[in-house]
Amino acid sequence: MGRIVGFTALRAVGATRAVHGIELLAPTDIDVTPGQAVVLRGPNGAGKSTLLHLLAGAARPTSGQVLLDDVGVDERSPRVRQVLATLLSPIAGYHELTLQDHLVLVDQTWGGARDTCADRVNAMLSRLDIELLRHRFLHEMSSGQRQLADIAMTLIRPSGVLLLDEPEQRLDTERRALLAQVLMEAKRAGAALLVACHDETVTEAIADDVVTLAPVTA
Ligand SMILES: Nc1ncnc2c1ncn2[C@@H]1O[C@H](COP(=O)(O)OP(=O)(O)OP(=O)(O)O)[C@@H](O)[C@H]1O
Repeated sequence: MGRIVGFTALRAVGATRAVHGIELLAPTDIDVTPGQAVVLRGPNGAGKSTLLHLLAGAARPTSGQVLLDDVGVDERSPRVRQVLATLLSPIAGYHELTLQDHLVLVDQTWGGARDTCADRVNAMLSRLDIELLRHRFLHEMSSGQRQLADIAMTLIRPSGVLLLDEPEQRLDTERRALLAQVLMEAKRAGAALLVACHDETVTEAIADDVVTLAPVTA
Protein backbone atom coordinates (compact mmCIF):
# COMPACT_ATOMS: atom_id res chain seq x y z
CA MET A 1 0.00 0.00 0.00
CA GLY A 2 1.31 3.44 -0.92
CA ARG A 3 1.80 6.22 1.61
CA ILE A 4 -1.41 7.27 3.42
CA VAL A 5 -2.67 10.77 2.61
CA GLY A 6 -4.54 12.40 5.49
CA PHE A 7 -8.13 13.58 5.21
CA THR A 8 -11.07 13.99 7.59
CA ALA A 9 -14.17 12.66 5.81
CA LEU A 10 -15.60 11.84 2.40
CA ARG A 11 -19.38 12.28 2.41
CA ALA A 12 -22.39 12.06 0.15
CA VAL A 13 -25.34 14.00 1.48
CA GLY A 14 -28.67 13.27 -0.19
CA ALA A 15 -26.78 12.70 -3.44
CA THR A 16 -28.83 11.75 -6.49
CA ARG A 17 -27.98 11.24 -10.14
CA ALA A 18 -30.30 11.55 -13.11
CA VAL A 19 -29.47 11.36 -16.82
CA HIS A 20 -31.92 12.67 -19.42
CA GLY A 21 -34.51 12.98 -16.65
CA ILE A 22 -34.14 9.31 -15.62
CA GLU A 23 -33.19 8.80 -12.00
CA LEU A 24 -30.21 6.43 -11.62
CA LEU A 25 -29.59 6.94 -7.90
CA ALA A 26 -32.12 7.74 -5.18
CA PRO A 27 -31.04 10.23 -2.46
CA THR A 28 -28.10 8.58 -0.70
CA ASP A 29 -26.05 9.44 2.38
CA ILE A 30 -22.57 7.98 2.90
CA ASP A 31 -19.86 8.96 5.33
CA VAL A 32 -16.39 7.43 5.39
CA THR A 33 -13.48 8.36 7.62
CA PRO A 34 -9.83 7.19 7.83
CA GLY A 35 -9.46 3.52 8.71
CA GLN A 36 -13.10 2.75 7.94
CA ALA A 37 -14.54 0.49 5.22
CA VAL A 38 -17.98 0.98 3.71
CA VAL A 39 -19.19 -1.74 1.35
CA LEU A 40 -21.89 -0.92 -1.20
CA ARG A 41 -24.25 -3.77 -1.96
CA GLY A 42 -27.36 -4.20 -4.05
CA PRO A 43 -28.48 -5.96 -7.22
CA ASN A 44 -27.20 -5.19 -10.72
CA GLY A 45 -28.33 -1.72 -11.72
CA ALA A 46 -28.92 -0.54 -8.14
CA GLY A 47 -26.57 2.43 -8.56
CA LYS A 48 -23.32 1.30 -6.87
CA SER A 49 -21.07 2.35 -9.77
CA THR A 50 -23.05 5.57 -10.18
CA LEU A 51 -22.48 6.41 -6.51
CA LEU A 52 -18.76 5.58 -6.73
CA HIS A 53 -18.43 7.91 -9.74
CA LEU A 54 -20.11 10.69 -7.76
CA LEU A 55 -17.81 10.08 -4.78
CA ALA A 56 -14.79 10.14 -7.10
CA GLY A 57 -15.90 13.47 -8.56
CA ALA A 58 -16.08 11.88 -12.01
CA ALA A 59 -19.76 12.88 -12.24
CA ARG A 60 -21.72 15.55 -10.43
CA PRO A 61 -24.74 14.82 -8.28
CA THR A 62 -28.00 16.05 -9.81
CA SER A 63 -29.06 17.06 -6.30
CA GLY A 64 -27.40 16.80 -2.92
CA GLN A 65 -23.67 17.06 -2.35
CA VAL A 66 -20.44 15.06 -2.33
CA LEU A 67 -17.84 16.56 -0.03
CA LEU A 68 -14.21 15.82 0.77
CA ASP A 69 -13.39 17.62 4.01
CA ASP A 70 -16.42 19.87 3.42
CA VAL A 71 -15.35 20.91 -0.09
CA GLY A 72 -17.30 19.76 -3.19
CA VAL A 73 -15.54 16.88 -4.92
CA ASP A 74 -14.22 17.41 -8.43
CA GLU A 75 -11.81 14.90 -9.96
CA ARG A 76 -9.75 17.74 -11.44
CA SER A 77 -8.96 19.24 -8.04
CA PRO A 78 -5.32 18.54 -7.03
CA ARG A 79 -6.43 17.76 -3.46
CA VAL A 80 -9.10 15.29 -4.65
CA ARG A 81 -6.60 13.61 -6.98
CA GLN A 82 -4.14 13.30 -4.11
CA VAL A 83 -6.60 11.73 -1.66
CA LEU A 84 -8.78 9.52 -3.85
CA ALA A 85 -7.39 6.43 -5.60
CA THR A 86 -9.97 4.85 -7.87
CA LEU A 87 -10.42 1.53 -9.62
CA LEU A 88 -13.80 2.03 -11.25
CA SER A 89 -13.11 0.41 -14.61
CA PRO A 90 -10.27 -1.59 -16.18
CA ILE A 91 -7.02 0.39 -16.52
CA ALA A 92 -6.12 0.75 -20.18
CA GLY A 93 -2.31 0.82 -19.87
CA TYR A 94 0.45 0.97 -22.47
CA HIS A 95 0.83 -1.84 -24.99
CA GLU A 96 4.63 -1.78 -24.84
CA LEU A 97 5.13 -1.46 -21.06
CA THR A 98 5.40 -4.40 -18.66
CA LEU A 99 3.61 -4.61 -15.32
CA GLN A 100 6.81 -3.53 -13.58
CA ASP A 101 7.08 -0.53 -15.94
CA HIS A 102 3.48 0.46 -15.12
CA LEU A 103 4.10 0.25 -11.37
CA VAL A 104 7.26 2.38 -11.68
CA LEU A 105 5.33 4.89 -13.79
CA VAL A 106 2.52 5.21 -11.22
CA ASP A 107 4.91 5.37 -8.26
CA GLN A 108 7.11 8.03 -9.84
CA THR A 109 4.16 10.08 -11.14
CA TRP A 110 2.88 10.31 -7.57
CA GLY A 111 6.26 11.48 -6.25
CA GLY A 112 7.75 8.30 -4.80
CA ALA A 113 11.43 8.66 -3.89
CA ARG A 114 13.43 7.41 -6.84
CA ASP A 115 16.03 5.44 -4.84
CA THR A 116 13.34 3.35 -3.07
CA CYS A 117 10.97 2.87 -6.03
CA ALA A 118 12.18 -0.68 -6.72
CA ASP A 119 11.49 -1.64 -3.09
CA ARG A 120 7.87 -0.45 -3.32
CA VAL A 121 7.35 -2.18 -6.66
CA ASN A 122 8.87 -5.42 -5.33
CA ALA A 123 6.75 -5.24 -2.17
CA MET A 124 3.53 -4.76 -4.16
CA LEU A 125 4.32 -7.61 -6.58
CA SER A 126 5.16 -9.84 -3.64
CA ARG A 127 2.10 -8.92 -1.53
CA LEU A 128 -0.30 -9.68 -4.38
CA ASP A 129 1.69 -12.81 -5.29
CA ILE A 130 2.27 -11.64 -8.87
CA GLU A 131 6.08 -11.57 -9.06
CA LEU A 132 5.91 -13.96 -12.00
CA LEU A 133 3.98 -11.31 -13.95
CA ARG A 134 6.66 -8.63 -13.41
CA HIS A 135 7.96 -8.67 -17.00
CA ARG A 136 4.65 -9.48 -18.73
CA PHE A 137 2.76 -7.05 -20.89
CA LEU A 138 -0.76 -6.35 -19.62
CA HIS A 139 -2.23 -8.03 -22.70
CA GLU A 140 -0.33 -11.23 -21.88
CA MET A 141 -2.25 -11.88 -18.64
CA SER A 142 -5.34 -13.92 -17.82
CA SER A 143 -8.39 -11.88 -16.80
CA GLY A 144 -7.84 -12.58 -13.08
CA GLN A 145 -4.12 -11.77 -13.34
CA ARG A 146 -5.06 -8.55 -15.15
CA GLN A 147 -7.41 -7.68 -12.29
CA LEU A 148 -4.56 -8.19 -9.79
CA ALA A 149 -2.33 -5.98 -11.96
CA ASP A 150 -5.02 -3.23 -11.88
CA ILE A 151 -5.29 -3.59 -8.09
CA ALA A 152 -1.49 -3.29 -7.78
CA MET A 153 -1.45 -0.14 -9.94
CA THR A 154 -4.19 1.36 -7.77
CA LEU A 155 -2.69 0.47 -4.39
CA ILE A 156 0.91 1.49 -5.09
CA ARG A 157 0.14 5.21 -5.30
CA PRO A 158 -0.27 7.36 -2.18
CA SER A 159 -3.93 7.85 -1.17
CA GLY A 160 -6.33 8.30 1.72
CA VAL A 161 -9.46 6.72 0.22
CA LEU A 162 -9.70 3.70 -2.05
CA LEU A 163 -12.80 3.75 -4.27
CA LEU A 164 -13.08 0.27 -5.78
CA ASP A 165 -15.81 -1.08 -8.03
CA GLU A 166 -16.04 -4.85 -7.58
CA PRO A 167 -12.29 -5.41 -7.04
CA GLU A 168 -13.04 -9.11 -6.46
CA GLN A 169 -14.31 -9.60 -10.01
CA ARG A 170 -12.58 -12.39 -11.97
CA LEU A 171 -10.54 -13.47 -8.91
CA ASP A 172 -10.61 -17.08 -7.70
CA THR A 173 -11.49 -17.95 -4.10
CA GLU A 174 -7.88 -17.89 -2.91
CA ARG A 175 -7.16 -14.52 -4.50
CA ARG A 176 -10.41 -13.07 -3.13
CA ALA A 177 -9.16 -14.01 0.34
CA LEU A 178 -5.80 -12.39 -0.45
CA LEU A 179 -7.61 -9.25 -1.65
CA ALA A 180 -9.56 -9.10 1.62
CA GLN A 181 -6.31 -9.38 3.62
CA VAL A 182 -4.62 -6.65 1.57
CA LEU A 183 -7.64 -4.34 1.96
CA MET A 184 -7.62 -4.98 5.72
CA GLU A 185 -3.93 -4.00 5.82
CA ALA A 186 -4.74 -0.80 3.94
CA LYS A 187 -7.49 -0.06 6.47
CA ARG A 188 -5.17 -0.69 9.43
CA ALA A 189 -2.62 1.64 7.85
CA GLY A 190 -5.31 4.37 7.92
CA ALA A 191 -6.89 4.24 4.48
CA ALA A 192 -10.65 4.50 4.06
CA LEU A 193 -12.34 2.03 1.75
CA LEU A 194 -15.47 2.49 -0.33
CA VAL A 195 -16.02 -0.76 -2.16
CA ALA A 196 -18.86 -2.04 -4.33
CA CYS A 197 -18.80 -5.78 -3.80
CA HIS A 198 -20.99 -8.79 -4.64
CA ASP A 199 -18.89 -11.24 -2.59
CA GLU A 200 -20.21 -12.00 0.90
CA THR A 201 -16.92 -13.35 2.26
CA VAL A 202 -14.94 -10.28 1.19
CA THR A 203 -17.71 -8.03 2.51
CA GLU A 204 -17.77 -9.77 5.90
CA ALA A 205 -14.00 -9.59 6.15
CA ILE A 206 -13.58 -5.87 5.47
CA ALA A 207 -16.85 -4.00 6.12
CA ASP A 208 -17.43 -1.70 9.08
CA ASP A 209 -20.61 -0.54 7.42
CA VAL A 210 -22.72 -2.02 4.64
CA VAL A 211 -24.93 0.27 2.56
CA THR A 212 -27.47 -1.59 0.45
CA LEU A 213 -28.79 0.28 -2.55
CA ALA A 214 -32.10 -0.57 -4.17
CA PRO A 215 -32.79 0.08 -7.87
CA VAL A 216 -34.80 3.22 -8.46
CA THR A 217 -38.30 2.32 -9.57
CA ALA A 218 -40.00 4.58 -12.12
N1 LIG B 1 -24.72 6.82 -18.73
C1 LIG B 1 -25.89 6.27 -18.38
N2 LIG B 1 -27.03 6.64 -18.97
C2 LIG B 1 -28.21 6.11 -18.61
N3 LIG B 1 -28.35 5.19 -17.65
C3 LIG B 1 -27.25 4.76 -17.04
C4 LIG B 1 -25.96 5.27 -17.35
N4 LIG B 1 -25.06 4.67 -16.54
C5 LIG B 1 -25.75 3.81 -15.79
N5 LIG B 1 -27.07 3.88 -16.07
C6 LIG B 1 -28.16 3.14 -15.39
O1 LIG B 1 -28.07 3.53 -14.03
C7 LIG B 1 -28.50 2.46 -13.20
C8 LIG B 1 -27.44 2.19 -12.15
O2 LIG B 1 -26.30 1.64 -12.80
P1 LIG B 1 -24.97 1.28 -12.01
O3 LIG B 1 -23.94 0.91 -13.02
O4 LIG B 1 -24.67 2.39 -11.08
O5 LIG B 1 -25.45 0.00 -11.17
P2 LIG B 1 -24.60 -1.01 -10.28
O6 LIG B 1 -25.30 -1.11 -8.97
O7 LIG B 1 -23.18 -0.60 -10.25
O8 LIG B 1 -24.77 -2.36 -11.09
P3 LIG B 1 -23.81 -3.66 -11.27
O9 LIG B 1 -23.94 -4.48 -10.01
O10 LIG B 1 -24.41 -4.33 -12.46
O11 LIG B 1 -22.41 -3.19 -11.53
C9 LIG B 1 -28.77 1.28 -14.13
O12 LIG B 1 -30.16 1.19 -14.35
C10 LIG B 1 -28.03 1.65 -15.41
O13 LIG B 1 -28.66 1.09 -16.54
